[in-house]
Amino acid sequence: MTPLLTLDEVTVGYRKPVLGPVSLKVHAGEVLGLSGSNGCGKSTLLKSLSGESRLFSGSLRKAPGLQIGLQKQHPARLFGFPLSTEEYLRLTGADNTGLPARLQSLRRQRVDSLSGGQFQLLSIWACLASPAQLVLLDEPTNNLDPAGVQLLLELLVNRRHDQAVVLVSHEQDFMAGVTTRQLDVSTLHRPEF
Ligand SMILES: Nc1ncnc2c1ncn2[C@@H]1O[C@H](COP(=O)(O)OP(=O)(O)OP(=O)(O)O)[C@@H](O)[C@H]1O
Repeated sequence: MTPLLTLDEVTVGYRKPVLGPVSLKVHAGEVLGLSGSNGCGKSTLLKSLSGESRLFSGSLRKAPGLQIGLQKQHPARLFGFPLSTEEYLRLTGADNTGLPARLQSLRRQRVDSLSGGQFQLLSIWACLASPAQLVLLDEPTNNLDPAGVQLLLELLVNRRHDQAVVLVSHEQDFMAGVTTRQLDVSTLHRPEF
């Protein structure tokens, strides 16, 4: 099977390299969990997949036409903008068949009036139900109550098999429950200056 993503000896960072060289392949159907200590570069590696951090060397190849859904660690919301949850989902291209009851009940509510946890679930659902073949989730359990974490776990376990997920999390039980593979980013090489 052709990988959705192939990282070959990449070094990534911002003004300076933070991490690398890293080689990695991501295939449809898998959930790759990035773990490791604070500041080891999990989010930076995740951001390199969406082009938000800088590639210093190596190559990052994407399958032709690859669409990426991204849920950030601190997602931005437009406050004061009269956008309903239903409209937000429509804009993201999400297929709302099977929309969880917790989100169904929020369909008419404005996005800027949702709680942090409600918005977190909404943005993750929008990624998973979108046409994206690759979904990147940075700390997806943030703000979620136990029922929300359980729902997220079920969504990931019952994911589409044409889709791959790469996620960052510190929650070991959650990681064990949803990932098909884990990478401890703390063990990867960090460039020295
Ligand atoms: N926008 C940025 N510009 C410059 N340096 C950054 C930027 N974001 C992160 N860094 C640095 O890159 C390094 C890795 O940060 P990163 O956020 O990838 O770590 P992490 O493993 O995701 O950490 P955490 O578990 O605390 O979220 C850190 O030294 C951090 O200070």
